[in-house]
Amino acid sequence: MSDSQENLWYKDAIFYEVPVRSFYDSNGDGIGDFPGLTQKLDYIKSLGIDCIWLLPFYDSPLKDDGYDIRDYYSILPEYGTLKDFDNFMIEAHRLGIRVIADLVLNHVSDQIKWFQEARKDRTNSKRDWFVWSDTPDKYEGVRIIFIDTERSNWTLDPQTGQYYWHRFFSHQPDLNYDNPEVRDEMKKVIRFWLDRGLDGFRCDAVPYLFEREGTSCENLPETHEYFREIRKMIDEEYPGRILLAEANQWPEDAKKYFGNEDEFQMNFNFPLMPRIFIALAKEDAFPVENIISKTLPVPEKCSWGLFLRNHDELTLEMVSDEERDIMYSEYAKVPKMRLNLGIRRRLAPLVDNDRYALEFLNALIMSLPGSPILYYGDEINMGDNIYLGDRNGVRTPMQWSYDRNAGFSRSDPEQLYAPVIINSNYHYEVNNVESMSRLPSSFLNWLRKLIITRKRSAQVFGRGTIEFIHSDQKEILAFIRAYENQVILCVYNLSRKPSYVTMDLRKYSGWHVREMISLTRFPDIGELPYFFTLQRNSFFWMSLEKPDAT
Ligand SMILES: OC[C@H]1O[C@H](O[C@H]2O[C@H](CO)[C@@H](O)[C@H](O)[C@H]2O)[C@H](O)[C@@H](O)[C@@H]1O
Ligand SMILES: [Ca+2]
Repeated sequence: MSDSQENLWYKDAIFYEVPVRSFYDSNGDGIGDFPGLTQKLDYIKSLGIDCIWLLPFYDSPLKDDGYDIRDYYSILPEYGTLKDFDNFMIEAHRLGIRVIADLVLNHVSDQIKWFQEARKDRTNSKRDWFVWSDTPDKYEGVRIIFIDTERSNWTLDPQTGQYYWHRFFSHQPDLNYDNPEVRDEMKKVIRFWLDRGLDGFRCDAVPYLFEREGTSCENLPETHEYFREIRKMIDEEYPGRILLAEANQWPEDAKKYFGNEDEFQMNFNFPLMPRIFIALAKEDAFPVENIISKTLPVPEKCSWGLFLRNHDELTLEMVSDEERDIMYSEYAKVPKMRLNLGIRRRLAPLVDNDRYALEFLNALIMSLPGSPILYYGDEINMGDNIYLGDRNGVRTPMQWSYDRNAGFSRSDPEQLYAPVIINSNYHYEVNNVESMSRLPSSFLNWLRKLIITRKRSAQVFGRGTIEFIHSDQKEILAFIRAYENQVILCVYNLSRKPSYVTMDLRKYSGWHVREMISLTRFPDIGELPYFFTLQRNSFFWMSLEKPDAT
């Protein structure tokens, strides 16, 4: 493979999101760590993962689970040392697994020495690293993101009598990107970690870097310009490393972060994610088809990150009121399940642990255009704990076995950073890697099979075109993926009841049809409409093979 082809690795990759804290505790203190994660790399490899996304592991007071960074150049001591990190990187790369890490550019912890300096007095040399105002009226009308905890984007610093700007928690002051020293410091941070071998970054909260009066202070041209600078630096100094944007925005704004192939290579498909759940709730393919049309095309070397859940609440900021109502009434029947404008639940509980729905949803994100990103524990249908505060209920210890603490740690159960899941429907004694690996019919083994199947055709799914096939059945979502000489037909039944569909596939008349997971041969396509019956919430991936092709 040529260098430029190899540098497009992310387009064919499957990603796995991992918090070091939650994965495996190697020293029995109740907290996951880098040596623990290193020990579990074989498992990640066995899932078929190409790239790990690490949540923030930097020194932090952990008031926002590490998204409040106190020192960008060191590792939180509980997680290990820089040497442990280096060792983890070596082992991951030895297994052929790439690693990207969270990069929090927009804001810092109020405990970082930069802010401690800045708030000493108004003339301090670090003062201008942050955004200050004499009144809380500046940038009026800019939305508040953490609406359950914050009343304003400004907080008064009593010592210096000015307000500082923060888009998230009040303990997370925003950096001032109008200051060139800040822009340079963040480039230094990027180089520091890329020099240690990281394959790129998941860039947190990218829309918010710059502020301008009279705007929403989101997606400003200056913000795009800064990311173009960073991209240029990476392309020149670290070719093949990637930037993945977390830009939770409406489709037209989200798409802009790909730039002209000169900003982010990847971008989470936030517009798609809630609409998948809406389509499932309404038993209607339209929300998915409609949003896919709105988010495509993307530049050739770019890719959407396709996900169902992550470490945050399932955010509903960028949907209509009607769509949000559907989501709340279907998926958050109890008030405690809600947080800010979202739903703080894991994937399996969202769909009542329905195996059909779980297979359906995972297959869908593996077959739409982009690169799938799985959240740790969702492969074993982990439950959640809505009685833990903030988003902690979806961040509980990984469940490895039916031993004490789900095999996550040898500590006393009381010492764990969070309790393991013992709800009877999701108990770790059943939902754990060891038990589910041993059971041939488990969801975990099914997912492994699906991933193997996807990897056999990674380029079609990751890079291919998509063409929707319409039918009279609103519950049927069908599309053709094609890349070079490979053609795949995907058919999904969104209904909770069995359904059927007939399709005009005359364009492929004479072609063979093979179900891709079992390799079962179906009748060849002819001149008559092609007919499928589908079980409730089920799907087919069909390889369409030209008769004379090898
Ligand atoms: O560092 C602050 C937060 O940054 C990310 O936040 C994103 O998640 C929010 C929901 O929790 C979402 O509403 C917002 O648009 C995003 O930028 C990060 O993923 C969070 O964990 C973190 O608290
Ligand atoms: Ca530990």
